[in-house]
Amino acid sequence: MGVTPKIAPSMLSSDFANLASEAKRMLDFGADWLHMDIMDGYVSLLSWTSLLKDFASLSFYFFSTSCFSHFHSRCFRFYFSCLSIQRWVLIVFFVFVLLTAILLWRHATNLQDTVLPFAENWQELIQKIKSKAMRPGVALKPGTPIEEVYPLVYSENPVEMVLVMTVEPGFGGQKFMPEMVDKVRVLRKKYPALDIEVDGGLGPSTIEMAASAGANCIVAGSSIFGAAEPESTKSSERINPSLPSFPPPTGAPFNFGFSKVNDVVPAPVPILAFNNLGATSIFPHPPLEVPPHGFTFGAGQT
Ligand SMILES: O=C(CO)[C@H](O)[C@H](O)COP(=O)(O)O
Repeated sequence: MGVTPKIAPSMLSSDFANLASEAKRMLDFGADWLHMDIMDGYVSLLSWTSLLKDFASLSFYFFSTSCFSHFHSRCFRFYFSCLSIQRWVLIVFFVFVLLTAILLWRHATNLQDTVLPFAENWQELIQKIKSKAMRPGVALKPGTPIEEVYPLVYSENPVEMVLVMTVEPGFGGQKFMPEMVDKVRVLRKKYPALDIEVDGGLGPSTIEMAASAGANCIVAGSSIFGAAEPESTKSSERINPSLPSFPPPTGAPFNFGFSKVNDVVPAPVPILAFNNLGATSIFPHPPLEVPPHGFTFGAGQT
């Protein structure tokens, strides 16, 4: 079955020092959504976030996303890879008021006892997400059988999207797991109208495989952000893998006044050679007008 997938660049692979301009660049390129991972290091593979656990997710990545709040909120999808997502629902709601986000959480069968509390009250959780004008979804880790998601899709209060992880969650740049495509195929056959997303290792050589199996949402990190000229993310231009290229970004990207190595238009403030004797301060200031004083160094007797 041919589907035209939506593309969601994974901001995990973006330049964190320029999150706002990276997000704008992707939206300008025609991205349908922006994919935001919030990881607590329990559900995902051990990665740098696991070292700082919840605090890293909360303090760094999550709040840095507040710089996106001037974009249209409908483009955001938050992807929680955390044990307890209940507590995040309200936070997302208040940080992005009137947001139409999709909340996804990863289904972690390998954590047994610790995950059980939230696995048991998933209906309540779906209700809570919907009551905050957001759309709930669920993600399957590679080791989770597809059958486990059926009760969540076929229920009175169903999830609205299933994300099939095509790598072990944790970090970008991993190799696509082709065996996960079967999950997509089975799911699409069973639920023709369901939003089915794939995430991990997606790029020009793998998108077609996932899309032809029935995935209609593609998350891609390194293949988009790592490209010299990110490929088109416009749905209408994405029917087959021979994707047209975008022109390079025009104009100066947002920055704090400093050029980046590949900037087409240099930023107004040149990068200074700080290790040169003659280097001046990066903070321009008028010459100090301090009259000369005489100083006596050392302790004197009084
Ligand atoms: O969920 C993720 C990591 O857990 C990322 O969104 C995903 O890996 C995308 O990165 P890439 O396209 O580079 O594989």
